[in-house]
Amino acid sequence: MTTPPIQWYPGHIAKAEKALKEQLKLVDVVLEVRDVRIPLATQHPQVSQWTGSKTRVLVLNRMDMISPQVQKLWESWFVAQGEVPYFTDAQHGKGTVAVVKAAQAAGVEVNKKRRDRGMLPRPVRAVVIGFPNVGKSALINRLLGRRAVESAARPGVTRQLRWVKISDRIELLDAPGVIPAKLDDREAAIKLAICDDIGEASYDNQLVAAELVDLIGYLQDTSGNLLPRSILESRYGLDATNVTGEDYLLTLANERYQGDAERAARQLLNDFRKGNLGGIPLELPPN
Ligand SMILES: Nc1nc2c(ncn2[C@@H]2O[C@H](COP(=O)(O)OP(=O)(O)OP(=O)(O)O)[C@@H](O)[C@H]2O)c(=O)[nH]1
Repeated sequence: MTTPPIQWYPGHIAKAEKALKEQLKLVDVVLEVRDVRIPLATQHPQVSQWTGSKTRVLVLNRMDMISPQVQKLWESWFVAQGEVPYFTDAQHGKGTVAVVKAAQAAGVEVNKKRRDRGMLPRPVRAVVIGFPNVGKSALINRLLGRRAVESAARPGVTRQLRWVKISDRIELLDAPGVIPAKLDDREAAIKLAICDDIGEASYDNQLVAAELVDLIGYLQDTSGNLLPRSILESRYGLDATNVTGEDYLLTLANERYQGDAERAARQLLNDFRKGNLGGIPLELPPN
């Protein structure tokens, strides 16, 4: 039996799920953030069950890390699935106004129901959730901007949760809800590790970097052509055609890092994560 590529520290999943479910109980609207380089691998199969009938706003973050063509493909695909995706670059504050508007629109419905029950209107309550490192905190900071005002603390079950006002119409939980990664799907787990969207899990850098090289060979660009491995050649000066990811990593280690495969792996992963290899999506919409 092969060792699983990614391992969680014991107890992590149950703890993260419990905290997330407590946060979800308190809100009307859920802003679910995914990494646009891997919108499917950063989807948790149970999120829709956990959010129930609450409004979910789907945010695909890191739009600066894919091309506009790929963004269009994803947009059409999600719309065909009946979902409206909101693309953001939380690092630079792009696309966030539309996210606020979508959350506010949900508030109209919430207050209509309250009025029907003879209750006074109140600001809609929202929480930002998503896998580790997808940009939840950056999004929260962007949503708050300079208008951040602390409002009343309401007790959560395990700790005091603070609410901050985005506008007169929306309050946001100041702590994002972390979705524990599903790791039973090996391919998704590898992509999460490549993008560093994996939180406290441990993984083998060399295995993950070798998979990245292989993946770059398999991926198709928007016109159906394979993504050229020349992306790697232009970065490292080493021909990547007709070699396995593992062999490429070893060659890179020998040529550049005195045979240190761990350093070569870290370099490759860092370059991908920083966008030094260009805007490479690791997933495209399924046909
Ligand atoms: N290029 C780019 N970087 C981003 C974007 N959003 C966030 N980042 C960066 O990604 C890293 C992680 O962002 P965070 O906002 O801390 O992510 P998080 O989901 O809150 O992470 P956890 O606290 O680990 O769950 C930070 O270095 C951010 O600056 C984006 O849209 N584009």
